[in-house]
Amino acid sequence: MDRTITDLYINGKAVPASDGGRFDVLDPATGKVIASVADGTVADAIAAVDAAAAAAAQWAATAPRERAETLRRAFVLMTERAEDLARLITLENGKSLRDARGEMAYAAEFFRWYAEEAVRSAGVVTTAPSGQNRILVVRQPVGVCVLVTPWNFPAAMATRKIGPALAAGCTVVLKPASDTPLTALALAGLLADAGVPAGVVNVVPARRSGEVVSTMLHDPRVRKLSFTGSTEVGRVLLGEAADQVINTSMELGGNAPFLVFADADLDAAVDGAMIAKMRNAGEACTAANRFYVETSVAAEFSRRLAERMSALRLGPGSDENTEVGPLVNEATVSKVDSLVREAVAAGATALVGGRRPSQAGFYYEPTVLCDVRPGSAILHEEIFGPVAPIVTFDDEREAIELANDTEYGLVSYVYTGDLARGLRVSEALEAGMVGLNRGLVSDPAAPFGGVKQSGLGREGGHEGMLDYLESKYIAVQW
Ligand SMILES: O=CCCCC(=O)O
Repeated sequence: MDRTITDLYINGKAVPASDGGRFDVLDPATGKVIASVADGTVADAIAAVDAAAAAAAQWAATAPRERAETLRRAFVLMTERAEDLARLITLENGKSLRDARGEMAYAAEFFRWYAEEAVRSAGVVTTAPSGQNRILVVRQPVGVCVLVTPWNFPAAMATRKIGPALAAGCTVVLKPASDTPLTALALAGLLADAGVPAGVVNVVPARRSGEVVSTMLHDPRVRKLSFTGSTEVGRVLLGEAADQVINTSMELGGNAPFLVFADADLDAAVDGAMIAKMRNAGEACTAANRFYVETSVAAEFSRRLAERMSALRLGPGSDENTEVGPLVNEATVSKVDSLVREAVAAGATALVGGRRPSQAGFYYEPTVLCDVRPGSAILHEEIFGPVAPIVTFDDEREAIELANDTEYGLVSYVYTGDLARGLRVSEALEAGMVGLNRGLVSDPAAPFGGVKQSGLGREGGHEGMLDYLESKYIAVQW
């Protein structure tokens, strides 16, 4: 990339904030300022909605094949620019280049998948049961969408929303996390290069995100909110969206259990645990948050996991040898640290890690805790860091009870050598997604989302585009 774009992106142009305000973005590896970004205001949010609303009719009327080909070009450009974009992600988010490259492949794939889906928004024609008329159902774009994305996957969470929105014929205003606005702004430029018309994609980074998003959700031209972030913020946004009865897709917090039965292949379970826990250094809503291991194999599983965790190389994300980068900011690393301290004070033992290293930056050592006490906050709150707490169980019923003992229901992981048990347990788990003998569920071709307080709606797969389409029923007499 020639330069880091530091302005807002509205109606196809980089523009400063209406009041000239800017905010700093920090390098998580050093805590130093790396960029100064235009700080979007309420007036900017309205200007972005103006642009999205003005572009809406024409984009909705663009032939599906043309929308598909535009997304396909975006996929090709993302693939060509993947290395530069991965470095930008590492710069602002801190994650290792390996994780950033993995994210880029994942992120680009949403454009390819939705390029393929754009031409498949089929409706329904059927005869009414009375035989008197036909029932015709057509799919139409929801309209202007507000997309609010988190800092942990600055590219993939944007493409997971922009891809289906554009495929469906919607226009969007994206509000990226203020820790990581640079990747989103770079994506806006890339989409313009791919041929996305002005106004179809607008990006408004803002420190005062509450006011900015609230303004958009109270603008009658906005018809959808798609949010990825914490359940706490999601509840507030759901309340705001309720004022105008806006369509919502909410991908909220998780507290993923990782179950290991005694009949599991332990090597595979440890491999899966490393992915489920350490992808993105644990900064993922899908991260395994609690490990429940059948008592007879718990010591061996813990020993092997601790061995693998202690071998991980912690360092600046930009170093090619780094396997675990710093966490995104001071608040995140201090929360991880206090959850670990509290668990240890209550009786848990750190088999490895358990502290912040002395170097500058937001680092936390890969950590395995055993003998974690049942009431510990670390088993109930999202850790969002490289810490694996282990608890034992004695039978299948207890494992399911422990796993479901949470208000969250995003993803669960199960390792067993018995397929019948695996399917039985998968069905009993209160989760929108299950990794059965697999530590990674995220896939652009699959419906991603949670039950309970982990969210509403699905992103990815065929269902992901339906979230951006309204079904219109036409009763036809002939
Ligand atoms: O934190 C949650 C973002 C989604 C992660 C994923 O898609 O795997």
